[in-house]
Amino acid sequence: MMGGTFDPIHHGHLVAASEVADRFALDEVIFVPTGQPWQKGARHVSSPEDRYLMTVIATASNPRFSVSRVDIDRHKVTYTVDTLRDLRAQHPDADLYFITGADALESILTWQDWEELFGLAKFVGVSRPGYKLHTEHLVSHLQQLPADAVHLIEIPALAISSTDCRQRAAENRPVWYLVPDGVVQYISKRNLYRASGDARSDGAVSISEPAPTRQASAQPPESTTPAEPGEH
Ligand SMILES: Nc1ncnc2c1ncn2[C@@H]1O[C@H](COP(=O)(O)OP(=O)(O)OP(=O)(O)O)[C@@H](O)[C@H]1O
Ligand SMILES: O=C(O)c1ccc[n+]([C@@H]2O[C@H](COP(=O)([O-])O)[C@@H](O)[C@H]2O)c1
Repeated sequence: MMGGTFDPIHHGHLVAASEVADRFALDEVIFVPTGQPWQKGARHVSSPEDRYLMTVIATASNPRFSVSRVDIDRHKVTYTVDTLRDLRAQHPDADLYFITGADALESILTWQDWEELFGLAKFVGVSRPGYKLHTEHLVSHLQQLPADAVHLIEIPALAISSTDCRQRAAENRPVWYLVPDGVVQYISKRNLYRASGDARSDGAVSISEPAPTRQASAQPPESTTPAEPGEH
């Protein structure tokens, strides 16, 4: 499984999931959008339903990818220990792997009940541009765990972050090819990441990101061809 805020989901997430599925011969990767992430600082997070739908859109074409609502439907602050317990209950016979990027892995020792996590699933930490996979602090802690509790693997480097995608959408710069086409269209349709957006009627609150300079930039729904990169 791969947990994330996915605001929005991007190709860095999808490549990480695909690579880990291949390396560990996983039958399935379940993407689990967070309900209420507690370590995302004070920034605005889009509504769980928007993040869930973008995750569904991004993963729909892959028969081995699916999306779980366990964290969203819990209606509480999201802790991975709860995610793993819920998924363990739903898949009692499965070997669970939790996929996480190097940045999230760096902070894993601050997660709720972190000592319990490694008994509930194996963890796979993937490389991410700008973050060290083997920090001294982490490695010294991980050494105390069973040998196969955490695997650290290098994956193709994609310097994409949701933060940059949001910033781009807010400034009417392109997110084409950083996120799947359907997600580009969804961001535009729902007017996400824009201070003056109308997508705020669902519990999401105001944002502290730059105000938009122009209107949304995706192709109209009837178009089948994404615009050229230079246009958006
Ligand atoms: N480009 C990437 N390469 C590898 N792993 C990634 C990449 N982007 C995100 N991840 C990992 O995916 C998981 C979910 O990430 P998240 O939804 O927070 O995306 P993000 O791009 O880090 O978001 P934000 O910029 O809003 O903090 C985390 O474990 C994170 O480390
Ligand atoms: O369990 C925790 O305390 C905890 C704290 C921070 C992040 N996580 C999980 O780490 C995953 C990536 O989180 P994020 O916030 O980087 O998108 C996601 O599944 C979160 O639920 C979990």
